[in-house]
This record gives sequence, C-alpha cells and structure tokens, in this order.
Amino acid sequence: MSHRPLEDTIAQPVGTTLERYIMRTQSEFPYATGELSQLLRDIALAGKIVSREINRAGLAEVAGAFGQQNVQGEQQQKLDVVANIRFIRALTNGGQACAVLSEEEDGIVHTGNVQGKYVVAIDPLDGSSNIDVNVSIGTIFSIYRRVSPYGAPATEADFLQGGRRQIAAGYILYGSSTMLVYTTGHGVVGFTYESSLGEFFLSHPRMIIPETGSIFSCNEGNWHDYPEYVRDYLTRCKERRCSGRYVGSLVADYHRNLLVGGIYLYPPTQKNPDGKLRLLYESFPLAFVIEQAGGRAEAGPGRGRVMDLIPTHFHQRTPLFTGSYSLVDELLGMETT
Ligand SMILES: O=P(O)(O)OC[C@H]1O[C@](O)(COP(=O)(O)O)[C@@H](O)[C@@H]1O
Repeated sequence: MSHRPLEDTIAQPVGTTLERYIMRTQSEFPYATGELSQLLRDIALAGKIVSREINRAGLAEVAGAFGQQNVQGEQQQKLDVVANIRFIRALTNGGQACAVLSEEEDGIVHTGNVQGKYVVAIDPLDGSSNIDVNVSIGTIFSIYRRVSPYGAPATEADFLQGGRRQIAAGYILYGSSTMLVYTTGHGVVGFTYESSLGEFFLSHPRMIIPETGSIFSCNEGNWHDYPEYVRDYLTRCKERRCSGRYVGSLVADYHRNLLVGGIYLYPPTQKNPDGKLRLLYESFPLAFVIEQAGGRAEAGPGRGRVMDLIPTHFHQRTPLFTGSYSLVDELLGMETT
C-alpha cells in the first residue's frame, strides 16, 4: 500500500471560508448529520478567541505564570488557563462533545451534553516555554466517537480507544498568521485566519509533506541523554549538512516540516524515559495528520507506529519521531545498522 496520501474529496478553491468548506465536504457524506461539522466550528471559534488573547497578552496582563501546577507538575502560564477555559467553554456550549480531556485538567471534564456523540482530547496551548516570549505556539486536538452509551456521562474508555479510532484531528498555529490545519481521514487541509473579517479561509487545500527534507528539529541540549541510534542519525544529518531548526513549540516545528520536509524528534531521555510528549493530545493527533499528508509518525525502535499504540492512562507520554517518510525510515534503520 502506497503511503502517499489519498486524494481528498472535491478540491475547493483557495479562499473558501471554513464554514462553506465544512458544509460542502459534509454533503459528500450521505450519512453525515452535521455534528462533527459543528464540533469543528466550535474548535475554530475558540481558536479565534485564543488567537486574540495571545495577540494582546502583553497588554492585557495575561502574560506570566498562573501560580499553579497542572497534573504533569508543570507550572501553568496564565494563557494556558485562559486557553483551557476558552476551549472547554466552546465545546460545552457547542453541544456536540459530551466530554473533554485536557492537558490542563487531571481527569475527564464532563460538558453535560450527555447526548453528544463525540469526546475531544486537547492540548489547549502547546509550547508553554514560548508563551511569554512571543514565539509561535499552538493548540492540538483529537476527536473520537464515544463508545459509552448515549445519555450517560463519558467514561475512560471513550478516551483510551487508540490512535486509529480518531475521527478527526488537527492543530491551530498561533504564528505570524493563525492557521487551522486538520484531517477527517480524507487528506489534510489548512485555513488561514483573517482577523479583520473574523473568518478562516482555505489557504492550503491539500497538504502533502515532501518525501524527504534537509531539516531536523530536536532539543540538542539533551544530546548526552539521547540513545545511540539517535545520536548516530543526527551525526549523519549534520554530515550531509542538514539544518537544525528547533522553535521549542511542537506545533511550530511540526508545521514547518509539514510544509518544507524534515523530521521532528523527541526521543526518550534519562529525565523522560518514555519521552516528554503526551500520547492522547499531542502525538496521536499529529500522527493522524502526518500520515494523511504522506508522512510518518513513530514511537521508536521496538515501540512501533504511533497510530497503533493503545493508551492505558490519560496523560501518558511517548517518544515521537515524525515528519518526511524517508527521514523517519532512515532513523528507524539506524537501530539495526
Ligand atoms: O523544552 P523541551 O524539552 O525541548 O520541550 C519542548 C517541547 O515540549 C513542548 O513544549 C510540550 O508541550 P507543552 O508546552 O504543551 O507542555 C512542545 O511544544 C515542545 O516541542
């Protein structure tokens, strides 16, 4: 089976609004009921609000630490908390998500929409170390159809279904422009936010990652902690004069590599023997998107393809190697040479 991405459905002209795009693609699925479409709209709405909050953070006293730690033991930034509130509120008011699992919350957040068909796992604001220094940050989300009975609160099982059971996934990048990128399993599309009109417009109708590239993205400060095959791979990259590019915001590094080709690596380290990134709301959604764009996402030798992993707990971590197919392939080959 070729790993090149499937043709997405009817190509739509650049400049189509997100609203119109969602309506047109929905009409291609005879059994579509519009609930997933509404959920995507709710996420886009929260993204617009968070984009505004980020843009004026320095003026609105929402910069800096919040003074509390999240379940991961990380210092929460005020904007982490703001983004978390905004997304949970939008998903609650939208009525389609019966529950949310967030990086900023210990357990399941029940929205009260017990008839809701979907659950959402979300990293409301990715790139915490860059929030207050005006460097690109993002939101990452993953959507599942619930397995628990309608009319009852969601359960753990709804969130621990595994990467392949994702119905849709994507991210919002708050960078020089704000972009929404997502897949529903029919290719990857990107929308750019025009804040003066309050609209996302289709700017990337069919996102395909180049088969290879000359960029590697990792925190080389962890070099001495890296497994030998990773150090060997990075040495080989440097010998062929690849460029090191590391923003320190997963969404920003990932998005760049998706457009121009490259590989992002967050290997296991002594501090994080299972890697740093969270499986449910960082690695699964980005693995779904990259595979739909023709790339690859692996947890490393002996751990396998990220999409095949079955989670056992909510804030579980995993190593992540993702990007252009042949670069990830080469990295995995290092272990056996
Ligand atoms: O500082 P490090 O160890 O390089 O880690 C940076 C990585 O951790 C993250 O910040 C983790 O995400 P959060 O900011 O959501 O906790 C990624 O965005 C980034 O790629």
